[in-house]
Amino acid sequence: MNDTIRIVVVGSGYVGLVAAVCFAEMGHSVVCVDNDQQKVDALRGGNCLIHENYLPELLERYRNSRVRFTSDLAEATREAEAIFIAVGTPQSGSGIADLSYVEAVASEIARSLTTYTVIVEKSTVPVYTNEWIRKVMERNGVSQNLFDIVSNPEFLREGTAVRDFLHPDRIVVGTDSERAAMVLSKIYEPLTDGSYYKQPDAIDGFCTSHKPPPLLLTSTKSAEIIKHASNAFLALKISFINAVSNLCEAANADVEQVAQGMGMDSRIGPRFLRPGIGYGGSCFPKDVAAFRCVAEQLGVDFALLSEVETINASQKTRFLDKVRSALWTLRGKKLGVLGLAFKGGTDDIRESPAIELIQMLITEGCSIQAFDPAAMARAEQVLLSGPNLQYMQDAYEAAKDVDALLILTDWAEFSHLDLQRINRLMRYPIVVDGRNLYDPNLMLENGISYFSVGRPTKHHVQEFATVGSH
Ligand SMILES: NC(=O)C1=CN([C@@H]2O[C@H](COP(=O)(O)OP(=O)(O)OC[C@H]3O[C@@H](n4cnc5c(N)ncnc54)[C@H](O)[C@@H]3O)[C@@H](O)[C@H]2O)C=CC1
Ligand SMILES: O=C(O)[C@H]1O[C@H](OP(=O)(O)OP(=O)(O)OC[C@H]2O[C@@H](n3ccc(=O)[nH]c3=O)[C@H](O)[C@@H]2O)[C@H](O)[C@@H](O)[C@@H]1O
Repeated sequence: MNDTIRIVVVGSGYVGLVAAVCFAEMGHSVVCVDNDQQKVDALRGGNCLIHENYLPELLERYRNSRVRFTSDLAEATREAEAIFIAVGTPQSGSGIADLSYVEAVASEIARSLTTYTVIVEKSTVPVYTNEWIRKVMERNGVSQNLFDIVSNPEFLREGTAVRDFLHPDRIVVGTDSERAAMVLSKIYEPLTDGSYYKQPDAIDGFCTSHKPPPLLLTSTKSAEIIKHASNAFLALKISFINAVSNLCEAANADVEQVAQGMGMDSRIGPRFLRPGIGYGGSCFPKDVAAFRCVAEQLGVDFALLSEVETINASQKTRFLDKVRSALWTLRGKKLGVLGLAFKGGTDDIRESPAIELIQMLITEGCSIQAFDPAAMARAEQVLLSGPNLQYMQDAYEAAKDVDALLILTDWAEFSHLDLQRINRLMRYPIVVDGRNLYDPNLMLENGISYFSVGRPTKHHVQEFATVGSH
């Protein structure tokens, strides 16, 4: 039987909420704190507010037992053995991470600490943040032996967040204190000793061959850098394959074959080599920018990161050019758009390339019929519906009477549409796919002129000639 630790998680956004219910699932007693009272009320009522597999079930299982929601951080702090700070660290104008939310939480913790507590950075923060938190504690008169600071970065992905949290590739614990390392080891023990996976109702625990994740102990600063470097490296991989896809287009080669061939090398690996319209989301863009700023501040030339950002931005304009060249001109065109979320499986539209492209297309004079399986409610708060933008009930309604259909998010359900039906519904059977969800030959067989990313153009040349007579 593993020890139960009293944990406080500050922030009930994607990471905070997932961490809270997963810690409960691991047997701990959790208080989840948010200063947004509406969120706290919704969570208490069992409404988890975000689209995430397993989250509703876990929230329902624990919200009246092992997880409590409150807006009172001071009261929660007094009971805690470990406090995980999981508030936002957004990008400020210059690219630097805005740490004001972290600072506000640290100050509030400092005013309430009465017994030894481990303060854990779960938010993604720049190197040296641990030292700033320590300074906040000291300035508020907190004795050094009342706290330790740990960096325990989170590597979950939206859409698979619960599974990622409970089945991580590794758990990184960065601290310069043995006592704090011991507390973190106890917290993660159900995963690292494999006992969680043997429970009959464990999430994806059926896989008996599952190897428990290693816990990597590092210095605090190394752990802070591990998180930024990991996200930047993944973004680099995406920008790299996007640059290769441009080269493939120029050479009339197939980037899917190239990525497959590269990915078979175990040193490269197949993941994060999907070309498209550029990475988005609340993390890669801001974390690459923040890491670039960290390098600048430390006097290190890391121009590679700027290049990753440049390629990413140009991938969207290249896609816009692709739509333009498929349609000749854009003004007055009616376009169907499949996907608003920054990737499939989530309702998150933060820094979504799909949203940016829709804005660009509306500026160019297009009108849009958009559909997303989960992100429409959030999108409507940013892009108001009006004469240039309508939200539709499903993919087929979005395709009705349009000059072209654009695929902007890699939702699984967009990859097996009834193509005959789509063809009949559209004014012109043109699909511009920013996610390479289809085999070009299948589109050809269904009479659709198909444009995708980094693949040979022979598949649409013949069809294009017949478009006008459709
Ligand atoms: N979203 C993701 O997939 C991942 C995010 N991260 C990192 O985790 C951190 C949090 O990200 P998200 O969960 O996406 O952010 P979020 O914006 O969804 O949630 C942050 C929450 O903190 C609350 N909050 C802000 N100030 C507070 C305060 N003083 N007291 C109590 N609550 C407060 C907000 O009301 C909000 O509910 C960021 O640093 C992010 O880079 C890391 C891994 C994955
Ligand atoms: O720090 C974070 O917040 C998280 O950021 C990413 O997770 P997430 O943003 O949820 O989503 P990803 O699956 O990484 O996708 C990010 C973006 O890259 C795009 N992408 C991803 C993979 C790929 O091969 N090609 C590609 O264009 C996606 O469409 C999406 O726009 C990382 O994968 C997580 O490990 C990390 O914890």
